[in-house]
Amino acid sequence: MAPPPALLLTRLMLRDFRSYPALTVPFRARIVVVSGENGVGKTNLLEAISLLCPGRGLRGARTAELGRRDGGLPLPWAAAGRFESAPWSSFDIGTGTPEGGPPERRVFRLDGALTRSQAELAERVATVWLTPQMDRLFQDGASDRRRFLDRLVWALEPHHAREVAAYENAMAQRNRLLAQERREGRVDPQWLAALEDAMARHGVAAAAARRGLVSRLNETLAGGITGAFPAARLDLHCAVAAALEADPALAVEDRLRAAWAAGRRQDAAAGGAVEGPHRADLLFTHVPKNLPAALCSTGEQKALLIAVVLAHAALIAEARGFAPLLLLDEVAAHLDAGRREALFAALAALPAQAFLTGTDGAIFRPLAGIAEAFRATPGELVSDNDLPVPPGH
Ligand SMILES: Nc1ncnc2c1ncn2[C@@H]1O[C@H](COP(=O)(O)OP(=O)(O)OP(=O)(O)O)[C@@H](O)[C@H]1O
Repeated sequence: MAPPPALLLTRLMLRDFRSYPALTVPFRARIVVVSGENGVGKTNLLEAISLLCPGRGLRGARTAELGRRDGGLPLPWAAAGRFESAPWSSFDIGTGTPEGGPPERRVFRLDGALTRSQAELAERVATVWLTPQMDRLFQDGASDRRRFLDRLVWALEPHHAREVAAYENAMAQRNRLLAQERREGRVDPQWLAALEDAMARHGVAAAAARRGLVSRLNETLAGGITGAFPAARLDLHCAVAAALEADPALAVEDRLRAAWAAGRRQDAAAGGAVEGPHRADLLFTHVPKNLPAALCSTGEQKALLIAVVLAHAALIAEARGFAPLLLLDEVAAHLDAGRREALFAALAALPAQAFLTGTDGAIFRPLAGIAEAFRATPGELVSDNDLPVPPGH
C-alpha cells in the first residue's frame, strides 16, 4: 500500500504571537530545523504551528496568554498557515483572537472564511509533538500519564474527551453526595444510583477507547516503525480495561454499578471512588532491557517517547489519510550520536513533515541536503546556510 501523503506547511505567518511581532516564513522542505539560543522563540514557533489545529496547543496555554506583551496587556494575535496535503490541493488555516474581541476567544478561518466546525479542520490538519515538559512523564503521577494517553486517544477519537469529562463530572457529583451523606446521614439513593450509572457508561467507554489505542500503538511499535530506537511496549494498568478483555461492555458496566453501590461507605471514608477508570495508569517498558521506563536513563526515556510519538503519528496517518506534522522540540539534544542518527533516519523515511528545534545547530549537520535550516533570533527566523537548503520538494 502506498504511504499516505504528508501534510506540508509551506508558509507560516504570525502577528503579535508571543515573542513575534510579525513573521512570514516559507518552508520548502519536509524536514525543517530551527536552532537558536535559549529564549529566542523556537518553542513559540512550534506552539503557533500546533495552534493551527483544533485543541489547546503544545503548551496547553490559554488563548489570552498568547498575545504579545509589549509592556502592557496582551495584544490581539494571529497565526496563519498555508498547507498542502497533496500537490494539487492547498488551503489556508488561520487562528487568533479577533480584533476588538475578548482576549480569551479564539476563532478559526479556513481559506479566509470563519469556521466553527472543528471537525472540518480536523479532517485536514493534525500535529503530534514532543516537548521537554514531557520528559517528566515517567516520574510524574499516574494522572499525567492518563492525560497523555487521553490526548493520544482524542487525536483519533474526538468524542473521547466528552466520555472522560462526563465520567469525571458524574464521579465528582457522587463524591459530593457521599460527603453530604456522611455529614447529614442520608441522601437520595436513586440520585446516587443515577450517577453511578453515568459513571459506568462513560467510564467503560473511556476505558475501552484507551485500551483500543494502547493495543494499536503496541502493534505499530512491534511492527518496527521506530527503526533503530529501542522497542517500547505500553501497558494500560486499569481493572476496567482488563475486564473488557474477557467480558462485553454491558456486563462490565453492570459489575461496576454493583461495586460502586456496594462500596459507598468505603468510598465516602476515602473521600472518593476507590476503584474505577480514573485510577488507570500507562506504563512504558524498554523492551530490550525489559525495564520500566522510570528506571531508564534520560536519553533512553527520550528514545521511548519518540518511538511512541512516531507510532502515534503513523496511526493518525492511517486513520486520516495524511501524515500529521511532527513538532519535535529539543528532542535531539538528549540523544547520543547513534540514536540521533536513528531519529534522523526514521524522519527521513516517514512521509510526515517534521519541525525540529535545538540550541546547537551543529547536531543537525547529518541532515544537510535533506533539511531546510533556520536560525531563530528574537522575533525573527533567518535561513541558516550551515545546513545547505535542499532543492524544492
Ligand atoms: N506573551 C508573550 N509576549 C512577549 N514575549 C513572550 C510572550 N510569551 C513568551 N514570550 C517570550 O518568548 C521567549 C520564550 O520563547 P521560547 O519558549 O520559544 O524559547 P526557546 O527558543 O524555545 O528557548 P529554550 O531554548 O530556552 O527552550 C521568552 O523570551 C519569553 O519572554
